[in-house]
Amino acid sequence: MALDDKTLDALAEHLHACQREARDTPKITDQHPEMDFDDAYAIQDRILAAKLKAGARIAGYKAGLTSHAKMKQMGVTDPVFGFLVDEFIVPDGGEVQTGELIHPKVEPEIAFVTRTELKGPGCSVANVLAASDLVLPGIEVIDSRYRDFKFDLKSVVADNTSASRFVVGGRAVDARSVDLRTTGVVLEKNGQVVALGAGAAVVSHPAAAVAMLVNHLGRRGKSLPAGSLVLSGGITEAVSVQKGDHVTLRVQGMGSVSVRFA
Ligand SMILES: O=C(O)C/C=C/C(=O)C(=O)O
Repeated sequence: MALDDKTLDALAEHLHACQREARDTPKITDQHPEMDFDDAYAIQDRILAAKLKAGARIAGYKAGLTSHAKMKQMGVTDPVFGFLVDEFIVPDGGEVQTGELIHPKVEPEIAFVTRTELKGPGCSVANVLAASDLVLPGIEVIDSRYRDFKFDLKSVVADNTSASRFVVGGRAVDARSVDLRTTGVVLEKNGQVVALGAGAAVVSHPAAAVAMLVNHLGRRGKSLPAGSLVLSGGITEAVSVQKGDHVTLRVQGMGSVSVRFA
């Protein structure tokens, strides 16, 4: 670790305040270029601890920057991992209060619900599929706290990988009954198709992103608990949204999920 506890506390409080107050900030590595990945995840942990202390409960986990489209869009090279809490949940067909966010974007994702605990290292696609109950469509709303979505990997990890809201719904299916690599997704904004792709865009198989998350947790002495919801990462580039927009995600064989920006 390159940063001391006092600096980690201050950076976590700063990013958490930016999220709560919907205000942006320059990326934190501008002031702390020596920050390493252990520091970045320690800052993310501190934000989660503050939320839990304030009464939040964990709603799941997420992988991000798992597709080449997203890596290219954001100018980064590796996936990142974050947490979801109950304040991020939006019901299927529900509303996001756009004024509570800075510059939201939406991403089409495959969500997993696990049945048994998963532990790394060595977690594989087969392990994830064997441990998963269901997969279903999910729209993640990301909202980087960094000005103009300009960040490096360490900064975005500290910022809980831009997590802000998510909605899952449609028709959940058995994770082993579909080939998630060839599962097509169509993202619509205000009735127009704005992005489309297939599951293999996410590190060749969405379950591989979940395995990467599990192996990441394993390196940190943690596991993925049974019954976890996991967003496996945006299949396409993220699409900007504003107040008044209505977004629908259609996933082959799994129906659709939608959200409105009020
Ligand atoms: O693009 C960002 O702001 C970081 C988060 C990315 C994802 O959540 C993703 O690619 O799915």
